[in-house]
Amino acid sequence: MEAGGSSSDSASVAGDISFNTSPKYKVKFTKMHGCGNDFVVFELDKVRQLSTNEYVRDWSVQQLSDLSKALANRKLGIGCDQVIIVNSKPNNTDTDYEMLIFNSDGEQATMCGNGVRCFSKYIIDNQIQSQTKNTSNEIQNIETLAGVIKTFPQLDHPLNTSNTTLIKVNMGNAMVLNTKQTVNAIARNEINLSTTDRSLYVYNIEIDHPTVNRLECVLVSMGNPHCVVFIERNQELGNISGGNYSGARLALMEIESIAMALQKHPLFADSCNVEFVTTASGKPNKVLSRVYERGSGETLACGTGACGVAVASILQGHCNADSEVFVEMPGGLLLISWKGHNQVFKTGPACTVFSSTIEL
Ligand SMILES: N[C@@H](CCC[C@H](N)C(=O)O)C(=O)O
Repeated sequence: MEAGGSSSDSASVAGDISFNTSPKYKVKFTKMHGCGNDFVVFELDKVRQLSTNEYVRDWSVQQLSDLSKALANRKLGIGCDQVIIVNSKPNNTDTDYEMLIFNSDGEQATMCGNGVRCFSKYIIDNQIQSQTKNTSNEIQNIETLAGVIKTFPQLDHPLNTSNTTLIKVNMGNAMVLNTKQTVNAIARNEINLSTTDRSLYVYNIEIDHPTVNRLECVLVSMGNPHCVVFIERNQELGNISGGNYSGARLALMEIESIAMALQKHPLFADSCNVEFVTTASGKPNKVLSRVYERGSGETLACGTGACGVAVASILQGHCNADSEVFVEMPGGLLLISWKGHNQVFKTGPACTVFSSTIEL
């Protein structure tokens, strides 16, 4: 069936992949999640073409996008926020593995913080041998479109269970957009936290929205773009007081329309992920956040987003760089460490839900 076509006994929502009739591929997959941000994980060289029963060897990005969109469909496929594809034969021979990421809308993403922890666990659990290097389980070098990410599985951690492994990740440098730069000139800037002028990082963004006209935002890239909105700093989002009330207000807020308006702003040529944050958690160095992701909508957590939130919270003086920042999202907690001039480290769980095979 052609893309976009439909008939009474099948539905095509992902390019040339039709549901219910004429499956093309047999995919062995594992359903995983990191703090409730859920993934379908499969190996690039383990998908069979049903017409020949051979493994598919040459994938185009469009084919992977179509397949990912079909797998991610929560009604007709398996359902997930992102599809993570494991390639154990990366072109870059300095790395061990390549991770490909597709959002549920089929768009390829550059980086996924929760996904890379699940990737790391998948490699260990399935004993996937890198074709380029002799790797240990202590450190994995994973190539992404945002650069090489290093993961450090905490295999002996007391919090691990049969399905859950704690993984620490070097997420690389944060890039923070300051108001004196143009978006195109965004650089991997080293920030001296003792002399930083907080206002340098605050963008006043006008949006096309029925009740909210302007938002103060901090723009951070973790290899993908994040727009961080502190709700107490934006009176247009409603009257916010401190303490528990802010957590409840964040939980109840309608974020979709505001996030979508921000995503359409010309500042974000490739859209963005939007994080809404309250700093009034009542606990030191802990913030609460909800995220509306590019290409997937609201998710229970976002790993790169948690890094962006922690960096923005430190830069705005809401958190302290001397110790870890706790970012609590509806699906769980991530621990983020950033010293201003250093790379961002993130620690959190990777969980396996089940493994199976699907034809579609
Ligand atoms: N959930 C992810 C981010 C996935 C990609 C994102 N939606 C984008 O398009 O940049 C995470 O945990 O970081």
